[in-house]
Amino acid sequence: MSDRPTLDDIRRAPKVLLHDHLDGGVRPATIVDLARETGYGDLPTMDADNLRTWFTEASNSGSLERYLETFSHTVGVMQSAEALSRVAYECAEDLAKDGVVYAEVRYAPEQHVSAGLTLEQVVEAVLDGFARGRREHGIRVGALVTAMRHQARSMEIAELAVRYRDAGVVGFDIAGAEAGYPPTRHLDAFEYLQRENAHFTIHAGEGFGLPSIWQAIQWCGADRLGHGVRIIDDIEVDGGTPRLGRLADYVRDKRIPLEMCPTSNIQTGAAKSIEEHPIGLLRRLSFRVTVNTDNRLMSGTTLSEEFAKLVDAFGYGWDDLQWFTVNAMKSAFAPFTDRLELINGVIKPGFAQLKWSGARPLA
Ligand SMILES: O=c1[nH]cnc2c1ncn2[C@@H]1O[C@H](CO)[C@@H](O)[C@H]1O
Ligand SMILES: [Zn+2]
Repeated sequence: MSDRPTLDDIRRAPKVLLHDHLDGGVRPATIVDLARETGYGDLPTMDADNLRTWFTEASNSGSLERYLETFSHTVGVMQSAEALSRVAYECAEDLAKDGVVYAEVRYAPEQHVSAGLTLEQVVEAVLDGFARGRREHGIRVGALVTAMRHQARSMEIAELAVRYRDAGVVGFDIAGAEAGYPPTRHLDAFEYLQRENAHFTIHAGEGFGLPSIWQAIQWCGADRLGHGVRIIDDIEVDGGTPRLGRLADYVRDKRIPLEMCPTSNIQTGAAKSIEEHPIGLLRRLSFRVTVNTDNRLMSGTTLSEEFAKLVDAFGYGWDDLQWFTVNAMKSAFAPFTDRLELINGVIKPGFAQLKWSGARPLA
């Protein structure tokens, strides 16, 4: 059996993606097209290839705040229903071509109303694009609506999540600069969602450390953590057996899913390199780790490429990749029966086939 998956093999594996930003994965050619159509004049270049390079280079600053600056260009061209539907459809298509079978894709509706759309029109346009993606490519994409943590619209966005929960919005999130904007700033929104039995994840432990993770879980009641890499600060690794502090213990005991995004973390300075990324230790300690892309455009990546980098850095084999994938499916906000159906009917058989098709005859 071949136990060193290649990038090509990984592309064929049925994968699950929980943390991917719609405005962080727009095709460069589409950004140029939309800029022309809408008269958006601020792009650094109108050449799609150069634009692709510009985004990845501009995102390598080592600071989350600087990393977030490039989003003004993608958000800038996503201000009409047509543009939003197109970007959502292309996102579903690109993920399907990468072998993703289930995805949760997030974006902040409040950032797409500057040309006059209502929040509802924004949500409906994106759902239309995802629905077309499912019809044409079979991929299931649920939307997560994000509130920007430095703004004050989280309650409205939480209400939007509840209003559209049966139409394809599977949950809620907060994103944006983390330092100075703790999760508790939006406590009313999280308490409302809990009363409504709704699901949410919180970007925490990326640009700021343990207090942010602690608030996200113990004050706000997050179902999952966006990134959560800094939970490593509560694990002592000097010498022999790693020692977990109370928060790290809690996260592991409660099986709180960590939506890890290795390449993005290196760009924002949350991790030094893939080899030193906390995912290696957290996987060994059996935290509920999942692997994600965050922003495919800014990070110049795909889910398969994130996995391939981890294979190179940590020597992971098919069993590890399947473990990450099943973790992700278990942690999804889709209904339990859908999750089971995908794990037993799609993921396990798909990985089994790949494991065995790599089998070589004994010499
Ligand atoms: O890694 C991240 N950390 C925090 N915020 C982010 C990250 N990636 C993207 N966004 C923010 O989320 C908004 C909605 O999708 C984006 O516009 C960006 O500002
Ligand atoms: Zn993110």
